[in-house]
Amino acid sequence: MHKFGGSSLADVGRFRSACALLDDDAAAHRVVVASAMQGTTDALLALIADAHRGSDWMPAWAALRSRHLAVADALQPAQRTFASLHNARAGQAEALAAAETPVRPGLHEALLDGFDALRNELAALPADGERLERAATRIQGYGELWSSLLLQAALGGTAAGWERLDAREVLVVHPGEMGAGVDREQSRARLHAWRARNRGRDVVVTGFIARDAHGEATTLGRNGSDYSASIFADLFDADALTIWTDVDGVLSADPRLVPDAVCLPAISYAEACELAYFGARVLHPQTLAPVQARGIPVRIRNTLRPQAPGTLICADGDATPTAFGGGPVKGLSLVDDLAVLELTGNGLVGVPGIAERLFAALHGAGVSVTMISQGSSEHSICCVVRAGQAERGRDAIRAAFADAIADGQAQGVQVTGDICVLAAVGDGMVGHHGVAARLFGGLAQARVNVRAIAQGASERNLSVAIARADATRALRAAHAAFWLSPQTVSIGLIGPGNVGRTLLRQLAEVAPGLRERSGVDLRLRAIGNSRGMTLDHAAIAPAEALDRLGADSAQTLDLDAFAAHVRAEHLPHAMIVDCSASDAVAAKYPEWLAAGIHVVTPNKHAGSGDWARYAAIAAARRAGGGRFLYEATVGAGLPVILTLRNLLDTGDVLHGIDGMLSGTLAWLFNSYGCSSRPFSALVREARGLGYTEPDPRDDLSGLDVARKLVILAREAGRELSLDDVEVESLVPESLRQASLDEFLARLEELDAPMQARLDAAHADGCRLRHLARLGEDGRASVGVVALAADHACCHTRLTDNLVQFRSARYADNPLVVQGPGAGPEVTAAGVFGDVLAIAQSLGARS
Ligand SMILES: NC(=O)C1=CN([C@@H]2O[C@H](COP(=O)(O)OP(=O)(O)OC[C@H]3O[C@@H](n4cnc5c(N)ncnc54)[C@H](O)[C@@H]3O)[C@@H](O)[C@H]2O)C=CC1
Ligand SMILES: N[C@@H](CC=O)C(=O)O
Repeated sequence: MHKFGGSSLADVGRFRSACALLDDDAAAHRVVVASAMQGTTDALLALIADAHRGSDWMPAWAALRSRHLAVADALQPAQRTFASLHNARAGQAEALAAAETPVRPGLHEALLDGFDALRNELAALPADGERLERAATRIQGYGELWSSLLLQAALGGTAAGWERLDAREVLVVHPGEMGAGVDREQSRARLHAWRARNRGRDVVVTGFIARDAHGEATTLGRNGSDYSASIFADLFDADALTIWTDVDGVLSADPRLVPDAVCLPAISYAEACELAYFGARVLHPQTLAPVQARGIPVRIRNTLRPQAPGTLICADGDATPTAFGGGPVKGLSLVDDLAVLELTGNGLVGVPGIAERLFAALHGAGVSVTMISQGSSEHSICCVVRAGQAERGRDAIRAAFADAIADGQAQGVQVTGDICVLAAVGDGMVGHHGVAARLFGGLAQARVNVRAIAQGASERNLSVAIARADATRALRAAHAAFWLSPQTVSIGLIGPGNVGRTLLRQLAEVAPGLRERSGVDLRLRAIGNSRGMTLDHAAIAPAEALDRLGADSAQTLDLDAFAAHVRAEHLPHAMIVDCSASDAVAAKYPEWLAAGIHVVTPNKHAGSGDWARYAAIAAARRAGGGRFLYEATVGAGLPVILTLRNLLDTGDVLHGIDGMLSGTLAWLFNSYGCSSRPFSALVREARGLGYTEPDPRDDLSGLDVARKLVILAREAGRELSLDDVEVESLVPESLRQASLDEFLARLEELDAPMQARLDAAHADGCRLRHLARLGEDGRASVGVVALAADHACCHTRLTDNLVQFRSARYADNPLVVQGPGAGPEVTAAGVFGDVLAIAQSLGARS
């Protein structure tokens, strides 16, 4: 059994695709239920309305007819076109005679007959009453009559073994308060008789329409074609039902609101019913009862992507949820346009029959109740109803409790409009702890206030009423809470230069395995540099990020827009990794941290810059905003700040810090004098190797080392600023104000003074080293010194930093951290380490 929805029969291309899909089904007998072509039922309703109010409906009628006949023409090109046939019917025999191909007018005749009948019905539409209602019901069903004719023809008609069944011949239904009920026995008997008359192998059936007990045409209600398919699956004793539509299956949430919504491989009938009722519009709520009773499996599939497996709906659903696959929750749904009705009263407590009186009043007023909630105090009882019925409901409750309100026993009925109901649905929720915690945790993180809560004892559905304005945020937060790893981080990278580019490469190599290994799911969604930015709702592959940024010249970097994008509602955490050396970017950290965005950076400006900004960052961290890690600012990938923090956090008292804090200067002085190469050549090489700051004068002037010393001093609780550091610069006065290009062009001016210093040191049997020192007295200084050859700092290699912490515990012999202190690889690794430290701290979930 197959069913094609209107979107799957929208035009001739879709009809052909439907035929191809049916051809792929090797079953001995195929039955296909056809909905009306997309938009047809709406068009018919509009025609009824126009005809009823006396407006001119002919143009719309003609347009609808042309649309159907155009499909017929396209499906049967060998036939006379609609125009010639229509002219022939209009009496222009010569047009018919002029046609060269023989006329096989079955399909076109049937369509034209149908449209003539519709025109006659519209022209004679009764003004009101039962006759109008009956005519309107009849008219609504024309779309399925026409689409089934077209589908049968597209499939090759009776010649190819395809019969067409007008469901009004066999399907007998009666109206009920809960929708159309099927007279199964009569319908089976009528179908049996029909099959005896029609011996074709396969059948096209009209969806949506049926007959009532008096043989009058009726419908199964809006979107009733799914229900038709389910009923006929039962009547034809089908092995399986495939519902073809325009989505991949039943999704975990509305994909228009939740970009990360996933297609559910399998759900149970009960879950499907809950999701259908609560807004997952793939299925009509009533659809499943007939197939569920017979245990017939249903598969939802996409006509546009038939290779996708779709969603299987069966008795057991999918009992094996994958990691972060929603856990026991299968879907989230959102019902919009609701209102909360609340009856409050001191006199309600402990009085039997209050609920009965309230709901009887709503029943009497024809108000449907979506959700019910009452606190155990019994002081108030509330329910959620459709917004359009809220006032009617309130008046009915007021009338029912008029005596209690007059006596002051009930305080009255309050209506709160603009409400949505968000529901988490899943069989596995039964007896599973932590589902509510996850839902409410997600909502709390998104700062969504919950107005009312309901969970039935079946535990299959946990519903919350929330303000409409919070709906999308709430749905995204709830989806993230169930479907994403709690360590999913939306990342924005600023400054893909030497370090940032290397970080991208390291991410590309490592990140894919992280999710499986540890649940850490790093999603690069934004990248920006001084020239522009690229933002993507999906993750940007790190290996492609630079090309994407290069190709995306349209957007200049807007740090606010960048941060807003990174802080996506549908992802649990956000982080900005700043690999620039920009003070303007660092100026944004307090704001970002306060907004809950984590910041990781090797940029030293925030840690060593303006004290007020540093204090604002510290305040935002303390206030529980985002986390701020900047380990790579000192010693690149070495654990320098971490070591200092560990000393202090465990109660040690810092006496002082000294050592080599510049990788560039370490490399320069390790290399200088070992060959005849002048100092300037070595500086150029260090820059080429990515050791120096973007402007090497920051290294040579001692500013970079001073920054590091300030960062360490501040970590140790000292209010030190750059101005407090005594700095000896290696940059001659004449080059300090020059442009970077001019400075690089005149680098040789450094050579003579440096050679003189080197010669003097060597003459004393010493080596030149660049040292930083923070004394117990708070004095801070950086500069080049001549050290005896056996000094520890003279036994370093390449870019080695050597940091000595002298403390109460390490008084006699300092704690030493030593190793490479510059270069893109080790610095990016230090940054990556901070990113992981934050992501891993975000907490695993049961
Ligand atoms: N290279 C190294 O060994 C180490 C570097 N660092 C720090 O890492 C940072 C990056 O260093 P490198 O990658 O070597 O520098 P780089 O000059 O190669 O890269 C800097 C990047 O920042 C971007 N940028 C500059 N100004 C910007 C702005 N206003 N807004 C947005 N983007 C901007 C540039 O377009 C470039 O992509 C610096 O803060 C540096 O102090 C820290 C430790 C070691
Ligand atoms: N230019 C810096 C890089 C690390 O901070 C250095 O050489 O140490």
